[in-house]
Amino acid sequence: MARTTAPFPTTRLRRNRRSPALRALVRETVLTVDDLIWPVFLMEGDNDAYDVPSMPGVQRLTVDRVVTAAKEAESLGIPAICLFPFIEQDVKTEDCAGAWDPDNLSNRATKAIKDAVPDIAVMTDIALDPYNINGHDGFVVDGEIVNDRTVDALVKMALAQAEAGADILGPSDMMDGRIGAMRAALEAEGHSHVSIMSYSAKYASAFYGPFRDAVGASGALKGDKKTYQMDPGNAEEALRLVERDLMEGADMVMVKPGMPYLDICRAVKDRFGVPTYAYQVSGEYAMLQAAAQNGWLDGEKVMMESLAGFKRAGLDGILTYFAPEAAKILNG
Ligand SMILES: NCc1[nH]cc(CCC(=O)O)c1CC(=O)O
Repeated sequence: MARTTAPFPTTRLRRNRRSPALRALVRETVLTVDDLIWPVFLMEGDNDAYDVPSMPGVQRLTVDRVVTAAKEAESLGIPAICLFPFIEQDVKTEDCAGAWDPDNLSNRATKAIKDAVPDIAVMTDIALDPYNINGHDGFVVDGEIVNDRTVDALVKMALAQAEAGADILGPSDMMDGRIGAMRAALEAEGHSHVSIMSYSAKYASAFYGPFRDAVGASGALKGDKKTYQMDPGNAEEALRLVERDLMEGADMVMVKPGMPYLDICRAVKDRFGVPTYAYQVSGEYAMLQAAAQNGWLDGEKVMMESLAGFKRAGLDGILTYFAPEAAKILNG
């Protein structure tokens, strides 16, 4: 693109910033409710909710309450809701069998939402960590997180979620080969219409701390996830992972976390031009909320500015715990 900026004072770039009307005319990117995916936490029980202490404003919800939340999301125009189950420590196992149980909490919530609010898209999470006594996304054998056996289990999990009615499957496990294995199984089992949004470039990040509290994985996790999640120093590798997942059948790709990795978001979108999303993760949410609660930042303004940043970076959408609050503001 040729840049034609004449010297001062012929060009005064402030001219276009002079009024709200002029700023609106020249704005390059805008956030809309269509860009929002709302992650929610599930728990067992009836008509109950539990405040997640490290995520002010976020609650774990029982299935009936999540149906109400989905109705609210739909009425706000939010296109998708993403489910994460909280599993009690004493029902976690080493074989993670709960993960592919057709009647597990996540699958029951998917069915209930699709029955009551069929038009909202339901996204699910594929990884073993909520069910794993070791807190890892894969099976642990002799201290190692094994890949191929984990992929077999993730495929079973994917099929159970597709059967329950999930619209978008979100593999967040970072095992190798899982997208191709899931895509083949979905095709073979009559779920060819189900989308996969791969957590392709998922970094081994300290920003996931509050999420692990929310799903009850903090106490369970032994060690860290560095042998499968990405090293924060790497960018080229992110592009290789995205390319690999697209070749294996991912319909959409994700970068995670969001704000510290906007360079990766931009690079992925520029290189591949496919539907690309970021996850503004629990720690990003927690730090903005904590500063707002202390009166150190204007919570509403930093929320909207942080979300606008994802659009400017080229993204098609954002998974954010702010979704309902942001939607209310966007809807005026
Ligand atoms: N597979 C688990 C998973 N899926 C989404 C998140 C993090 C989301 C957040 O922090 O908001 C994590 C945590 C992790 O990898 O430990």
